[in-house]
Order: sequence, then C-alpha cells, then structure tokens
Amino acid sequence: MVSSVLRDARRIVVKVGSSLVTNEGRGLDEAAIGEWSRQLAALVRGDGGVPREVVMVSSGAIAEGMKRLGWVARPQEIHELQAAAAVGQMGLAQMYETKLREQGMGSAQVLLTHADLADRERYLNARSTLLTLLRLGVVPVINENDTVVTDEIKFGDNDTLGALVANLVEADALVILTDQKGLYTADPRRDPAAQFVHEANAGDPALEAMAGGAGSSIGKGGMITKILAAKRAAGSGASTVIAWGREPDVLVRLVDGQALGTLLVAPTQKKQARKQWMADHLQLRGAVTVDAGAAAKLREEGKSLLPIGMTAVEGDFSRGDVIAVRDEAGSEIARGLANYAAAEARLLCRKPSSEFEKLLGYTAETEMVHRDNLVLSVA
Ligand SMILES: Nc1ncnc2c1ncn2[C@@H]1O[C@H](COP(=O)(O)OP(=O)(O)O)[C@@H](O)[C@H]1O
Ligand SMILES: N[C@@H](CCC(=O)OP(=O)(O)O)C(=O)O
Repeated sequence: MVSSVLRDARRIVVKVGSSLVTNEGRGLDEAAIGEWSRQLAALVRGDGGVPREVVMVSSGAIAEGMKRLGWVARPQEIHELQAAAAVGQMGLAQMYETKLREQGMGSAQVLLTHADLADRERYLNARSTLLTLLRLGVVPVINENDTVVTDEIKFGDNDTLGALVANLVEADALVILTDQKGLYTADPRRDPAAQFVHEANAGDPALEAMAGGAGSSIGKGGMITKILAAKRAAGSGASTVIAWGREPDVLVRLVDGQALGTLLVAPTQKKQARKQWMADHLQLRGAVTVDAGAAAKLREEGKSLLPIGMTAVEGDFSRGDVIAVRDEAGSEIARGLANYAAAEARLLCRKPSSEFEKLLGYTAETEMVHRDNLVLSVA
C-alpha cells in the first residue's frame, strides 16, 4: 500500500518517545539515535527525492539524567525529576549533535514549554527561530524546558509538544515514533486480541477509547496523548503517522510512500485549516486601507497585499497580528496576518519593495500580507 501523505510532505516534525530513545531505561540508545540521525540527514539532503525540512522533538532527558545520577527508580519528587532532566539534557543534546554532525548535519537545541507557545510574542519568536534554522538546513532538536514547568513533567508528555511544534512551523506531517508498530484497537500489552489500525481520521472520537492509559514506566503519556496530539496537529492541517521507531529505515520508507504504522489523516488541508483558524480565533488588532488597484488584485485575482497599494494604517498592531484590509469606502475586503508592525507599515505605505531597506534598515517580506495568510471577507 502506498500513502501519499508523507511522500508529499515537505516539512515534517518527528517525535521520538522516552520508551524508545532510552531503550527500556538503560540510558540513551546511541545506536538508535545514530540511525534516526542518518535518516534525518537523508531526508534533509533529499536523497532519491526532494529535500525535506525536519524538526526533531526528542524525549529522554529524565531517563539519561537518572542514569548519570545513578538513580534506579524514577523519583516521585517533582524537583528531583526536574534536576534529572537538567542533567540528562546535556547528554541528549550532545548525542544528537555528535550523530548529526557525523552525517554532515548542523543541529540546534531548542527547549520550549507549552506556555511559551501560548504567548503570542514568544510563539512568533520561536516560530521565526525555527523557520530560520530550517532555512539554514540545520535540524532543530526540541525538548520540553523541564526546569521551569511541573505540569508536563508530571504527565511526561512530549506528544503534545510535538503537535504544538507541528502547528508552530505549519508542518505537513507529524511522525510519532514509539515502541509499538502503531495504534491498536486496545493496548497490545494487555489485550493479545487487539487489532492493528492502519488508517483513521485524526480527531475521530472512537480512537480515544482504543488508547488505554500510559504504557511503560519510563515514558508516561501512552497512546492517548498521541491520539490527542494527532487531533491537535490536524488543527493546522498536518496528518500524523504513529510508527515503530526501530522499524528499519522507518523515516526513509515513510517519505518514500510506504504505508508503515498508523496514519491519522487531517480532515482539512493545511491552507484551509490556517484560513479557518484565522477566521475563527483571532482578534483584529488594526486595519490598512488600500487603493482601488490593490482592492481589485485581492478580490479578483487572490493576490498578496503589497505595501505600494496601501494608503492608510490604523491601530497599533505587531508583526503576526491579524489586521483587516479595507477599501477606500471603508468596506472590509479581507483579513490576514501582518508581516510588518503598524509603525513600519506607515512608513511603507505607497512604497515599492526596493525602498524597504532604506526605510526600515532591514529587508523582510515584500508583501504586507501574504496571500497564504489572507482570508477574503464575504461581501
Ligand atoms: N491502543 C493502543 N495501541 C498501541 N499502544 C497502546 C494502546 N493503548 C496503550 N498503549 C501503550 O502505549 C505505549 C506507548 O506509550 P509511551 O510508553 O508513553 O511511549 P512514548 O515514550 O513513545 O511516548 C505502548 O507501549 C502501549 O503499551
Ligand atoms: N521531557 C522529558 C519527558 C517527556 C516524556 O517522557 O514524554 P514521552 O516521550 O511523550 O513519554 C524528558 O525528556 O525526559
């Protein structure tokens, strides 16, 4: 069976769980991390196909920290878990750095919390950093910033973080590698009659019933967090594959179109999902008025809004905020994400892109609102 979801994906988030990266609790599995690094490098180079952008979300800090501290049992005390994560993260980052460098790849450590991604400014900063790293061909290796949070550490869930990162970078796909071949109709450790699920719709409520509680003692999230992560990733149009991380060449074969693991399909396309999200969730922070020429380009040709067509700017918005685009009569034409803050936009009104650097001191996008981030308003 061939699946086009991963074959067509250009930007992919790969999440590796604790149960896998630590090889049943015996510290980090160097050979496995070497294997994934080799495959990530092949994906980024585009061996035998097109180059992909990949972000790695990897657990393993607590397990590696426990080993380094000589602890056999997982501590109950939250601050001890945090301390173990801080110790272990050194080893985790070091191992990815070494293994990716051996493949000729640059890597970068990024530590995030869920709260970082709920804060608009931090969200935009994390997004810009990650997109810049991807443009530079560097593989970001992400984990939770366990020092500053306790909720996530209690639950031990990097699946949610993987989904949030997929939303953040607008990935086409999220690949969750774990210690099972994929999702079964019940926990295969407990129910030998459990059937394998090849494909389902992400967000189908029936899936949540199949995913019992947490699995191993090392990782704690279990399959339910993977199902919820797939639902969340689908919110920005990314489909999810849950697959066995020790399947030979798993990543390479997935992007080759082989149907490995469980595919949880996002019901809406990436572009549609983004537009829906903008239309539903965001508050207007300002507006720009455009001349008749720009209004026609937007309404009739679905083009991006360029500053040269703008005549006035209202409000005090920042880059990344949602603004309205109005015609000279004051009717709303569209809403979209501003590439420039209000103060910059005022300087750019009526100006061609060749003058942006002189006016702002730097060059960024040529559009005020890119067409991918623009939703036409219903007349
Ligand atoms: N329906 C299910 N299908 C597959 N695995 C399940 C299911 N329900 C629960 N599990 C358990 O979830 C475990 C994987 O979760 P977890 O140990 O948290 O992995 P990771 O560390 O990779 O996030 C499996 O080993 C399995 O026992
Ligand atoms: N961030 C922590 C724990 C995260 C965790 O265990 O998550 P998961 O792999 O989803 O079970 C770590 O690196 O050990």
